[in-house]
Amino acid sequence: MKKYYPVNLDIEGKAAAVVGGGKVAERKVKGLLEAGADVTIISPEITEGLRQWEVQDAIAWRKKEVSVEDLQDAAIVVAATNDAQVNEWIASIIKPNQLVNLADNPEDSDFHTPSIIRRGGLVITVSTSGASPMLSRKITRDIAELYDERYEDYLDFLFAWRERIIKEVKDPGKKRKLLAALVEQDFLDRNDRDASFRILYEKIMEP
Ligand SMILES: C[C@@]1(CC(=O)O)c2cc3[nH]c(cc4nc(cc5[nH]c(cc(n2)[C@H]1CCC(=O)O)[C@@](C)(CC(=O)O)[C@@H]5CCC(=O)O)C(CC(=O)O)=C4CCC(=O)O)c(CCC(=O)O)c3CC(=O)O
Ligand SMILES: NC(=O)C1=CN([C@@H]2O[C@H](COP(=O)(O)OP(=O)(O)OC[C@H]3O[C@@H](n4cnc5c(N)ncnc54)[C@H](O)[C@@H]3O)[C@@H](O)[C@H]2O)C=CC1
Repeated sequence: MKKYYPVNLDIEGKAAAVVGGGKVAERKVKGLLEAGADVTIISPEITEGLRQWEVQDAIAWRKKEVSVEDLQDAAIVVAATNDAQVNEWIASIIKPNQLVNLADNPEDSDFHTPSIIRRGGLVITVSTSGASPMLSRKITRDIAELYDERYEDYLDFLFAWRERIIKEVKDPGKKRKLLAALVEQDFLDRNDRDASFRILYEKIMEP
């Protein structure tokens, strides 16, 4: 099996072309919109969900079969038609600096979309390198119970304090100690997180 390189891409404002307008295209568009991409759908027909986004101006729709010009300016291309030959043709005309995802062909895709859990800034993704998308979904559902909604504002708490520690604490030993103390579980469930961490902070910072 191939080894993939996992990253979290910033695609805000980047052009994404999604070819096909079925349920798979709709799922890929949802993920692209969540990340702020500039999405264009190319398909003679689209689902009701995609149509809603088009009406709201959240995506653009070219009501046609795909051709070369539709893909030229896209940083990311998703080929999600139900015609394997069309998807394969898309892979063959893509430029080396474009990234393509083929909904029916893991081997020839430049990237796969993992199964995702988002808790504010916490993003947990699972991939099976194409072996079993259903297993990815099962695993994220199991993990989702462990890393539940509480993590959303917990992440804000960690982010704010980490920024402050990095800015204010010059002593490397104290900095490490504070950053390690921050992630100790008991802050997750405390209502008085900030107040209790502040006490610890001041104690560690004592000369
Ligand atoms: C390689 C990859 C490329 C990509 O799409 O990026 C790919 C490829 C294919 N999927 C197929 C089928 C299904 N995919 C799903 C669901 C998901 N598929 C997703 C990702 C990926 N799917 C990438 C690998 C990720 C990995 O390895 O983990 C998820 C995780 C994320 C997402 O789609 O964004 C999302 C779950 C999201 C969630 O709920 O968390 C379901 C279930 C359903 O739809 O309910 C089925 C039907 C059941 C079955 O077939 O297993 C087929 C056969 C098509 C056919 O029959 O023709 C192919 C092609 C092939 O395998 O050749
Ligand atoms: N990667 C994944 O997660 C999954 C992938 N699949 C694969 O994804 C593909 C699409 O699945 P669905 O969305 O369920 O299919 P669908 O049949 O609902 O939608 C296909 C869409 O492609 C459009 N289309 C067909 N030819 C076109 C062309 N030449 N140019 C532009 N658009 C064109 C159709 O108008 C339709 O909107 C299938 O090939 C299936 O094998 C299926 C399930 C999950």
